[in-house]
Amino acid sequence: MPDTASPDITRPDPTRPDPARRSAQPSGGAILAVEDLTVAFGGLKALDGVSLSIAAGEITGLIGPNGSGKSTLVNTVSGQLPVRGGRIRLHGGDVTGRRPDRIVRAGMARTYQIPRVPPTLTVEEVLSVPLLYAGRDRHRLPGLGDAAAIAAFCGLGPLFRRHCGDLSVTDLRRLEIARALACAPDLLLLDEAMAGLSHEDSVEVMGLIRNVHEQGISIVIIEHLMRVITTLCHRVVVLNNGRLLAEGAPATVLADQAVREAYLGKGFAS
Ligand SMILES: Nc1ncnc2c1ncn2[C@@H]1O[C@H](COP(=O)(O)OP(=O)(O)OP(=O)(O)O)[C@@H](O)[C@H]1O
Repeated sequence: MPDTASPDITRPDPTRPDPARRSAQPSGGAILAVEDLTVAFGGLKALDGVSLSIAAGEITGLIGPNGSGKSTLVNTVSGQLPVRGGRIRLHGGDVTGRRPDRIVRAGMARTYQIPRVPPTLTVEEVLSVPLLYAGRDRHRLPGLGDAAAIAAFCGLGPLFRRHCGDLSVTDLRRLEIARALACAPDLLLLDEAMAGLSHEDSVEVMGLIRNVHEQGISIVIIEHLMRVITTLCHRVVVLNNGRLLAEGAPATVLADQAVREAYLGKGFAS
């Protein structure tokens, strides 16, 4: 989804520790890997031979300028867009071209930048659907085996029986995460979970994302706000024009000249 807001790449939050230096959960191998992935809309290659891997146990930031291919990557690995070339592996198994529900069953869930929930359904009803149909062991995540527990974990306990049409933007963001948690994922893809939130609300949602990570869930987060990336992420992957531009620790990647030029343009990045 195009977003015309300028990223604050020039202003990483210096008061926050670099999470790459915090003791992260022990990471295993790659939980998700794409190899030479190409996705096209007619003649436009939105992803052009991208190869990258997402480490198990980490929070990975997926960044890049508007139109660089971030949403296309998330939409493709979650089974919503066809692949023109390349491979997608989840837990080492080939999931290229699999249906979205099969990919959820294989352990990957996602949220959407614009939450779409029927306004007349309650929070409880919305969470009941993936609990019934996601096809994963709902008790895989200890203490998050039913709708009430998931709602409480996401700060939606008092709103459990309220209609979604009555929820605030921040609570709808929480509900997106809760709905994905109800799929009991090993890997959660968050598409701009903080978009449109105030600073205070985004800090709260960042706290929720940390709590989700502490449940042992690996996370990929698309985000334009660099303070979110530097605060939360162990590693960052940068796309530009449908290609992999850089990857590594947030502080290193955000200081990279090519990354700064991709965001700010040549002549403004030095
Ligand atoms: N459904 C579509 N039909 C045609 N072109 C598309 C479609 N979706 C994306 N594109 C194009 O593919 C390219 C990558 O878009 P994508 O939305 O993946 O970028 P992005 O990095 O997520 O951008 P943003 O930060 O603005 O959300 C862009 O040139 C975009 O215009």
